[in-house]
Amino acid sequence: MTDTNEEVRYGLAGVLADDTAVSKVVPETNSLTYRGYAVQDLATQGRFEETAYLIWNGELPTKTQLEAFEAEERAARGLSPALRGVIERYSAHAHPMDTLRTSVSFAGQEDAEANLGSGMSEAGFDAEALQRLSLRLFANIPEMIAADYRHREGKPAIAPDASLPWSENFFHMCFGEVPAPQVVEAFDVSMTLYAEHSFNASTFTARVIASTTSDLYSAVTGAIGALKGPLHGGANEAVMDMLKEVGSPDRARDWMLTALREKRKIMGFGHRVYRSGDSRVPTMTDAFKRMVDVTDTEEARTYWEMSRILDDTMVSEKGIYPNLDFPAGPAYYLMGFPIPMFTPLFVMARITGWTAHIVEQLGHNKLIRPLSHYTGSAQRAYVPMGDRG
Ligand SMILES: CC(=O)SCCNC(=O)CCNC(=O)[C@H](O)C(C)(C)COP(=O)(O)OP(=O)(O)OC[C@H]1O[C@@H](n2cnc3c(N)ncnc32)[C@H](O)[C@@H]1OP(=O)(O)O
Ligand SMILES: O=C([O-])CC(=O)C(=O)O
Repeated sequence: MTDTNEEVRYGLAGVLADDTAVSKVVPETNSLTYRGYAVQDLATQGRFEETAYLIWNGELPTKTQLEAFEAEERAARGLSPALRGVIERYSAHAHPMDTLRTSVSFAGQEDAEANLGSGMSEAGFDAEALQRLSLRLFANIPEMIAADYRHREGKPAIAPDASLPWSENFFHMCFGEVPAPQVVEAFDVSMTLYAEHSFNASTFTARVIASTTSDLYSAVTGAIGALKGPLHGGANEAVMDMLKEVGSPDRARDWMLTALREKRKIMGFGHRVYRSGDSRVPTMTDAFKRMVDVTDTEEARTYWEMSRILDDTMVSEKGIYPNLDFPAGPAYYLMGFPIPMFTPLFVMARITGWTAHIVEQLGHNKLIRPLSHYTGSAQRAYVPMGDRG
């Protein structure tokens, strides 16, 4: 049967598509765990590198394991001269998610091991090879984003610094300096919170591509395309655009009431799985508040106050709660990143979750191919060209 008359679950809402041991979202208790650990504990008590190790290996690293992992990540940094040249030729009007998608795809065709671990290689599934590819992307996506940012700014790229940890190195490659520890810490918190979220649209995209036993770079390139949309990762940019449109705290409540009356989608609110609040929001809101305090400007306080009023109004009027993108957008703005760069920052973190899911998918693969409910014309006779009116 290619088509079915069974009930269609639009958007696959509520459909259980596969098993996973990577993370667990429990909407009833607003909880999220990575490999069994509460995301709030990981975000506030450890560095993002520990979370990356955990997501990929299933266990928290010992001190020695973490040191070895960090050394491997630092050794894997550095784009090829060819890719650096490609980034310098990107068009100035391209969205940074489009250029990042291209950079990842370009890196894939350069990587001699790109097809290892997939159905394209004779050896077939190879978790270790997939892990090497994942680490390469984790180590190099930050430079792809930073070099593209500097190119847009008309500034020369800054090479990675192997003496710096992952987040610090990213700031260094973007701005030529490492900001105050509180800023790096808030960024690191956002990375852990963004790292993984079960079968969200971009992860599911990666799994669909992997399920054909295609290669890891193809799956990640597709996932970047899925994350870009404002209903998913692109919402963190849209939230900041919204705050700018609102303009001031005294306009915030009326702005929201008008937008709701006009049936506008309010960016940074709502979630397919969480119905009474996103588990990650309180931790990210604290990080946003710390950014407001560190920045200590009138503008920063304005964004904070507006966000409080928009949140209260949306919850009281519609009972719809903010999602992670709501506090993350303005926090990134206060860190000095331009708005179109926010979703690429999400990619920097989510590369860990995506690749863990690709390995999991390929490890017990079943081609993902659902059915559809056909609503087109009934079968009819072919009409030769000369007989068509
Ligand atoms: C990291 C992430 O990817 S988190 C998600 C980021 N995306 C956003 O912030 C974009 C804004 N939010 C949305 O568009 C949605 O809430 C989604 C796409 C996230 C979830 O969508 P769904 O699960 O399909 O919920 P759906 O769109 O059916 O919403 C149910 C009801 O709530 C309303 N609703 C949900 N979210 C919003 C919103 N942000 N603004 C206004 N109304 C909303 C819908 O209009 C709908 O109302 P109706 O029943 O009267 O038609
Ligand atoms: O789970 C989802 O649908 C979206 C989300 O919050 C994420 O990917 O972090």
